[in-house]
Amino acid sequence: MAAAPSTISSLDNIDFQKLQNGSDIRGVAVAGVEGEPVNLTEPVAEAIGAGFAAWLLEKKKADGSRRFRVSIGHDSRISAEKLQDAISQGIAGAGLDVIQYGLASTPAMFNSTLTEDEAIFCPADGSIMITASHLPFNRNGFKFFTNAGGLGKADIKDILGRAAEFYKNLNNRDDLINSRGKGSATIEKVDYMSVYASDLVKAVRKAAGNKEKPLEGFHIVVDAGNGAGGFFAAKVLEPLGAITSGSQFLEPDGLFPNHIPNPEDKTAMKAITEAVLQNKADLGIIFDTDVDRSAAVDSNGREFNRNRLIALMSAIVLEEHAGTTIVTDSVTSDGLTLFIEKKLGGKHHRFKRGYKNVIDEAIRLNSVGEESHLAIETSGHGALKENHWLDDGAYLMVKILNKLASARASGLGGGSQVLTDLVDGLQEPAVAVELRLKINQNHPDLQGGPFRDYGEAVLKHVENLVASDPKLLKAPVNYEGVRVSGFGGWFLLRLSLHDPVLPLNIEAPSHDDAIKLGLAVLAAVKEFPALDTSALDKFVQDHFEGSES
Ligand SMILES: O=P(O)(O)OC[C@H]1O[C@H](O)[C@H](O)[C@@H](O)[C@@H]1O
Repeated sequence: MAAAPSTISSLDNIDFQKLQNGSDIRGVAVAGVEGEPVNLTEPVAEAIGAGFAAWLLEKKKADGSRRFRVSIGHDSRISAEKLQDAISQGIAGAGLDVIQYGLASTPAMFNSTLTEDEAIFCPADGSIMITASHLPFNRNGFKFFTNAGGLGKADIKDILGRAAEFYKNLNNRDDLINSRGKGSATIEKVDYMSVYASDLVKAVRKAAGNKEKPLEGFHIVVDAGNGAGGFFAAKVLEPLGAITSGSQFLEPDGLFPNHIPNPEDKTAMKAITEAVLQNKADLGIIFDTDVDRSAAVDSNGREFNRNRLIALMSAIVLEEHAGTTIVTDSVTSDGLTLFIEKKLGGKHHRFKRGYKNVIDEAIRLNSVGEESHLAIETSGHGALKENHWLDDGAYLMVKILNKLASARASGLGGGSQVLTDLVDGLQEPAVAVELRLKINQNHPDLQGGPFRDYGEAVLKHVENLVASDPKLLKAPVNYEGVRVSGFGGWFLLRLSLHDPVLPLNIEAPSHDDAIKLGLAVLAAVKEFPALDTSALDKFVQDHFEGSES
């Protein structure tokens, strides 16, 4: 495939390190949104491709038997194809073969580094997913994989450093064009999603004792939010015998005209819940844009997301592996711990926020002799040991489908009742909120220092004040921020993984108790003028106004 030189725009000055977002790369790829200049141009993507190729060649020593190959896929964003072509050029320019999958899911990309099938050029030595998850339409980004899993922060920094060098050496458009087409690397196209989907189908059939259509008679609606998850209805559920009528927003549309594809979004959850109820379906399934996150809804419209999804997955995994440790993110509820430890007989290891953090922690626990089979976040990210610790929203749903199928096989009716029964006994708080308190980075109180230092100082101060308040109790074991019990509930104040923000989670048995916790935080942070507490002020205020009326 020849490059199209006309796609090259001028080489703007770009701060490559600013494109790092934890273990991903993210930027603005589409012009037109005020205050959001484009920094993910095609030359930048090409440079990142070259950076990844150089990183891969150095880290994964080639054995000389064949050229390295990199698979590339994307979600439904409108900038996807031009970025796919540009990053492909960067990789092919470095002499590596490229296999383009087109519309794909993030877990499928990782999977392509594990699949063994030369006919479709697998396994890939490296893989790239072009996505910005649930972010607005003008953003885009890259996630990278090898067969060892997703790349971490240090690797991304390294790749961006190499990309910046490559970019700097391109003095003009001609250099960029001349850098292309060297060597005999190829760019091929493969329909890998069909392979990945058929693996999911096989997994359900196998769990159902090799039954061809173990979901026959079930009505399951899918909401893909116009992201990349639409394949799940036609390529997974229907071959397994399920009826999928009433499924919605399956066609890819990078402007996301219906709702944000994000199981954490209330409007999105309302959309799938209504679809289940209107269609009298047994189950609803919803994915985020790139299908590494998911949630479900039972036939009564009860959501399996956040703590309820973790409870359900824990129940399924603990039936298979009694006593195992469930690793979760930090914002999980006290009720979830009780459920996992008292009802299910497992161990709850509440770790940090961030899907890569929980997965890496579960892998670490296994390496030091503590058995863990599930790492899962309230955000809907989840990975199982049996599935190579692949962070895969579709595979989480496969585990749920297995449960439905086996209930049917053993003669139990009642649609999704078997799932609802599994989370019976999970205590849920009357109030659960997340308020995001921004740190104003230009405020003189930061004295020009980094916002992280300021955030850490706030957390230390809150921790000290809590120690002197008899009504509050600091969590004895905690890995992130300050988690405090009091008034029958708890709060967690921590630094965001990415933003100059201190997210505050509060859960309590009543509004009054939640307000008491909120007021305790407000009192503790009042000496930090660069912290914007307006979200918390409003939460407290709304309550007082509500109780006056
Ligand atoms: O720290 P926060 O700003 O709340 O963001 C935390 C979240 O960031 C991203 O969305 C990651 O994909 C999640 O795994 C993580 O939980």
